[in-house]
Amino acid sequence: MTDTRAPGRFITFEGIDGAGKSSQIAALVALLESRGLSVDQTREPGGTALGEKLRDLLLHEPMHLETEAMLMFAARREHLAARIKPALEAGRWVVSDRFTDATYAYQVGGRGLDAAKFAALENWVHPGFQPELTLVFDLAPEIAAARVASTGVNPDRFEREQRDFFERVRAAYLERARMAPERIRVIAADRPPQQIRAELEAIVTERWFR
Ligand SMILES: Nc1ncnc2c1ncn2[C@@H]1O[C@H](COP(=O)(O)OP(=O)(O)O)[C@@H](O)[C@H]1O
Ligand SMILES: Cc1cn([C@H]2C[C@H](O)[C@@H](COP(=O)(O)OP(=O)(O)O)O2)c(=O)[nH]c1=O
Repeated sequence: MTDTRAPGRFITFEGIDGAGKSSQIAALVALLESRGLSVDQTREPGGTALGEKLRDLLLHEPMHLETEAMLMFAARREHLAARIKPALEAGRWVVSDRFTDATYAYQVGGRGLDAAKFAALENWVHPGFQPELTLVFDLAPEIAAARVASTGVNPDRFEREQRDFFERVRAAYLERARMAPERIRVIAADRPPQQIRAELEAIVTERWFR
């Protein structure tokens, strides 16, 4: 029998720590669900039982840069196999707080991982597969750091990095966006949440619901 279900869509959120992704993800998921869609909200590193264990190591345990990159992709391999692909194949939408663009931004841009090694891992773990839409929250590191500090939560290994690290991460996200302008939309994250939310709604409506 022919499968008449509409295909699932894969949407990812990116940006430096404190850019304001989390609250906007909740709003976008609510918007999609209000349209009757079934949505799976997830995150990286994480998203599976194994991935969450790897997340704990990645966020708190000092390690070699290449170990860090490979563990990010190991968690991602599991996430794709156990959660993302099955959901998309079942017609569900998947919204993830971070995916491979984060490895490009943080490990290649922020820490100086060899770009060819990154590309080899990307091509191994998900050849020919990318999110359909990626929203990069772009914000000056000093504003993002003030937001993170105001939450009062103990900073993890990444959040303790200095401003120049986040400048490099930000620049790498923007460079990645220039390489894939159809997929990656850069969102000015220095605006009030309501304005950002309205822009995301407009982007999604224009793309899928017109
Ligand atoms: N547009 C915004 N303007 C001002 N503060 C914001 C905005 N978006 C989020 N925040 C605040 O900044 C902090 C970090 O936001 P969060 O959504 O957790 O960022 P991220 O998930 O990107 O790390 C939170 O305290 C949140 O309330
Ligand atoms: C997915 C991914 C995340 N990260 C980092 C970015 C974040 O600092 C951290 C965890 O991401 P995130 O869940 O956004 O952190 P928080 O909820 O504390 O804002 O992992 C990488 O360095 N590379 C990656 O590939």
